[in-house]
Amino acid sequence: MKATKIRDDIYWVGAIDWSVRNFHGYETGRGSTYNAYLILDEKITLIDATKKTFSDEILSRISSIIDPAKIDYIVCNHLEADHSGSLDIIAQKCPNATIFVSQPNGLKNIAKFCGEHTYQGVKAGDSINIGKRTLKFVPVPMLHWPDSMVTYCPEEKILFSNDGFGQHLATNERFDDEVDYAVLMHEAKKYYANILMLYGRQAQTALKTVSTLDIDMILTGHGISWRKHIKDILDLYAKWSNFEADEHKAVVVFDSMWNSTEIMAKTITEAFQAKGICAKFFDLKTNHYSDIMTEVLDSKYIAVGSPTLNNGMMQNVAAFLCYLKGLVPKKNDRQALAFGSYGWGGQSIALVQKELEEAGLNIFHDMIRIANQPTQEELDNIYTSIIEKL
Ligand SMILES: Cc1cc2nc3c(=O)[nH]c(=O)nc-3n(C[C@H](O)[C@H](O)[C@H](O)COP(=O)(O)O)c2cc1C
Repeated sequence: MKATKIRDDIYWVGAIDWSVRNFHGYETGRGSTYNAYLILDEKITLIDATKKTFSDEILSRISSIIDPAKIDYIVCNHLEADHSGSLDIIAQKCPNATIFVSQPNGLKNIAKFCGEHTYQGVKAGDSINIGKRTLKFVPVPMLHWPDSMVTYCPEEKILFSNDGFGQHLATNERFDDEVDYAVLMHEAKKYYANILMLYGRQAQTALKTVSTLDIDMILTGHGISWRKHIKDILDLYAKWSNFEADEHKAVVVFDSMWNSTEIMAKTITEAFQAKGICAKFFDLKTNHYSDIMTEVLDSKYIAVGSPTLNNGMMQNVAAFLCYLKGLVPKKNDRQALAFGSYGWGGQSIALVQKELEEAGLNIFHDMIRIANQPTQEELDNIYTSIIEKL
């Protein structure tokens, strides 16, 4: 397999995972890539690696340019299996290479990935000279692990951003001006929503540092890299990390056994629409929660419905709320509503509301509970009552 030239003496040597559809619960409908970069300078440097199952692919791309044994330095921006899984196999090919990781968190864990090897911990402000180029290390803790850092090369004006600004998108193209802009931006948003949403404060700190750098290219750890739309993605990260909501967007999420909760969901959606709020309708039987989170990211309103099943809520709704609670920043101005149908006890609706409150969302309307199939009069009441509250 061949390397892709990025610039003179800088190559993409990563791997394309066309078939991956699940990334720790995040549904990756368009696959992904694990991006790694090789810089040919006085010190031959590899930046990041791939999942272990792609060890052959990265080694073969490196070998299309140089003998891997010639690698002097390896920069490991983040110790997660998708970027570092192949490190031990690569390190065996270049036993004299020094591996640079963040200090203290990268250094603490690197041996678990690579065993015995030469490691050097780096902190904020540290840099290494690799010949004509310098590599400066910028820690970005909790974006999205404690060890995460990015690496900046001032001579090339390149930021190696690892998980920041990435997307799960498998393509043979490497840059933002080579792919469909709408697809790219959708996947960038989905990635931010599902991986970084809860770390908005840390993202804002990182963005402040990044804004001081002169950048021509952002070479990401996943998917497409940025050279044309850098300002667009930086502006969007600024907005997303501030957890800014669009007052004209809502999501209505539910599961339903016999359609009663579904009919309520449709009525609630229509009430939003009547107030000029674009409401997206998500049946959890047919929509993955990682897609729903993409819409939650910038929606002011979220309505969640579940019928009562065995004294509780439906299992899909519980899974969604668990995911939502983990990702949504605890302090936020989002407005929420719980609803659902029941047969006798009707416990599910209060349980949904409790989860929404624990997620830090504000309840803008009393929970809506309907026994059995809703009548037209009950649906009309729901419609009118929601409109009054919006
Ligand atoms: C397997 C099963 C278990 C149920 N358990 C409860 C329950 O514990 N408490 C309750 O109030 N209703 C229970 N129900 C009744 C449903 O909540 C009720 O039929 C409701 O209207 C279904 O709403 P849906 O049409 O949105 O699925 C149960 C229904 C089924 C099929």
